[in-house]
Amino acid sequence: MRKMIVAGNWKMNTTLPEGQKLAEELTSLLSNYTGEKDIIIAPPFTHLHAIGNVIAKSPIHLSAQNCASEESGAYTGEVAPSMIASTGAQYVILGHSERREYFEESDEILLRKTQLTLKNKLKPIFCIGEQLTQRESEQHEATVKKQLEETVFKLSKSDFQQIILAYEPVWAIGTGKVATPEQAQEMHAFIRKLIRDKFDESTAENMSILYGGSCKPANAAELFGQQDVDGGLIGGASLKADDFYAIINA
Ligand SMILES: O=C(CO)COP(=O)(O)O
Repeated sequence: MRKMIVAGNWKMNTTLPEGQKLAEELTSLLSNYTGEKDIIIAPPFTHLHAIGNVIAKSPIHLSAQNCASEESGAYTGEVAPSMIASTGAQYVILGHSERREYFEESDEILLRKTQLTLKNKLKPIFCIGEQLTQRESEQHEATVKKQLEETVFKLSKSDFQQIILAYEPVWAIGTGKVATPEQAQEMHAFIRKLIRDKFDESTAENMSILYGGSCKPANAAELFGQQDVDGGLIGGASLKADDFYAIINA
């Protein structure tokens, strides 16, 4: 059975004290959590170690938002997967549309980061999704297919089975314009079919595919209720403990 997962991508928000406070609030809300969903938060790099301590006895797991494409050495300002792993984090978000767009991360770089992440026993949360113009010109399926083929479909089956996928239509990120549950379901089912065709039935059935883009307490239950939607990657609403908690319980 595949896992339901709710992951909070804090992006470039919160100072360290603010982040610690948010993690404390969340830990306290989740003190009696008995739900089935895996819960992940992805604070900025600078907060990972300290927040790891805050959530140590909670059901919350820790993720980074990015990593370097090299193991170590003269790469000023970069953070290696081994460093992330040493903070106690277990996941790394890769391929987010903001990284692809603003930092020009190519599929080639993303595949490299994915492989290094896996080598360091971290799980990639790998993002894919089309832009508005691509959806309007009916290229959304072709776009997502190509993103998969150029990156994680090049992994071995056993490596691919370690990842989590997140479908994030770029037009829904931070815009308040959420995909309808039908649009999300259609794309998630399409992605699962591609996995089935590339690998096999059980790999497809066991893959958690998260939805991301303007997911809020008000729309989470309906999105998560779709057959092929296995939880969410939450941006803005993960910065408020109450909202994130409500999404976890959706
Ligand atoms: O990009 C996202 C998560 O990675 C989604 O962001 P919002 O939830 O703010 O739209």
